[in-house]
Amino acid sequence: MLRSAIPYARPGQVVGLFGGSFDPPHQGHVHVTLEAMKAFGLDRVWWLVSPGNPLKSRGPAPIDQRVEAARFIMRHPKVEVTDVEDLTGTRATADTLAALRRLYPQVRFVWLMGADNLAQFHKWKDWRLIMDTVPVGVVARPGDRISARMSPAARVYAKYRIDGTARHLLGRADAPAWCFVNVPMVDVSSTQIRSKGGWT
Ligand SMILES: Nc1ncnc2c1ncn2[C@@H]1O[C@H](COP(=O)(O)OP(=O)(O)OP(=O)(O)O)[C@@H](O)[C@H]1O
Ligand SMILES: O=C(O)c1ccc[n+]([C@@H]2O[C@H](COP(=O)([O-])O)[C@@H](O)[C@H]2O)c1
Repeated sequence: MLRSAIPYARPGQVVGLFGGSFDPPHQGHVHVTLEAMKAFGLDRVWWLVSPGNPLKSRGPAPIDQRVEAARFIMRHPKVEVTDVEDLTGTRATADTLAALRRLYPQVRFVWLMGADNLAQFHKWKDWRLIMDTVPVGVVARPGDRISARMSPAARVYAKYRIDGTARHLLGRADAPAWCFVNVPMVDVSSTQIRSKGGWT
C-alpha cells in the first residue's frame, strides 16, 4: 500500500480526528463521521487508523489492510483516511495529539469518539490532558448512552459540557469542552462483523 502523505489542512480549519481500530471499518464509522461533521461544525475529518489500541490485547488485522478497507468504505471529499500514527510513531492518543499539534500549530483539532469510548475514557493515558487540550465530540452508540453520561470522565468534566442544542459551537470552542450528541444510531460493530466471518 502507498503510505499516507501527511494530510493537509489550512491554518484556522477545524479538523475532527476520528481514531479507531477499524478492524474492519463499517457503516457505523461512516455514520459517526458524517453526523459529527454536521453537528460540530468541522471543516474536515481525518480517520486515524490505529496501529493498535493500547488497551486491547488482541492485535488487529495488518494496518495496510485496514487502511485500504477504510478508504473503500469512507468516500467523502472532506474526509481523509490516514495512518498518521505510523508516521508520528505514537500509539496513545495523548501522544498523537501532542505530535499533531506540533505539526499543525494553526489547526484546531477536535477528538471524535463513540459513546462506548467516553465510558472508558478515564482509563486512557493522560485522559485529563486530552480533555484539557482539545474539544471532544461524542456520538451516541446503541447500549452506551447511559454509561457514557455517567462515566468518570463525564462527571469530572461535567461543567465543561456543551449542551447538544449548542453542538455547532464545539469546533471553535476552547478546551476543555465536550459535547454528546444524541443522533440516530447505527447498530453495528467490528466485533459483530468479525464474529460472522470478519473480513471475508
Ligand atoms: N455503531 C457505532 N456508533 C457510534 N460509534 C461507533 C460505532 N462503531 C464504532 N464507533 C466508534 O468508532 C471509533 C472506532 O471504533 P472501532 O474501530 O473500535 O469499532 P468498533 O465497532 O467499536 O470495534 P470493536 O467491536 O472491535 O470494538 C470508536 O470511537 C467507537 O466508539
Ligand atoms: O491513549 C489511550 O490510552 C487509548 C486507549 C484506548 C483507545 N485509544 C484510541 O481510541 C481510538 C478508538 O480505539 P478503538 O480500538 O476503540 O477503535 C483509537 O484511536 C485508539 O488509539 C487510546
